[in-house]
Amino acid sequence: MFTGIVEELGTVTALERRATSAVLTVEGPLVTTDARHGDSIAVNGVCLTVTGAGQSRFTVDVMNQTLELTTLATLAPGARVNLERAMPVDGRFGGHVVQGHVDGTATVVARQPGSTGRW
Ligand SMILES: Cc1nc2c(=O)[nH]c(=O)nc-2n(C[C@H](O)[C@H](O)[C@H](O)CO)c1C
Repeated sequence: MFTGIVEELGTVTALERRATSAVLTVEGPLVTTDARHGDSIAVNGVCLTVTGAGQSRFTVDVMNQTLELTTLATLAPGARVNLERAMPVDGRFGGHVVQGHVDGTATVVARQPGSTGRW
């Protein structure tokens, strides 16, 4: 479970395609400080399971269904991604309840600068 509050901007270091999945490696110094195999990290809002972590990087296996329902397949080395660790049970609910189970993708049709910068 996540809150939707991004903790840091990570950098994709590799996306290796396999027959029915892909192995994604991301550099994220903050989210890897306590990351272990089996932990959940949201990458661009997509809940993924850490398969390995160390030296400020973590790796996840991205299944075909996830590749089809999200924009993760478009990532390339150097791409910046939003990262968030799963919410700790004793953590403050600063955002919303976010599962990280993405339903699908949409296309941005317009983007205008806001006048106040508030939300
Ligand atoms: C916990 C978790 N881990 C993974 C994972 O390691 N690899 C993967 O491909 N998918 C995982 N998922 C499911 C995805 O979050 C889900 O497929 C996408 O959000 C699209 O609905 C989940 C929920």
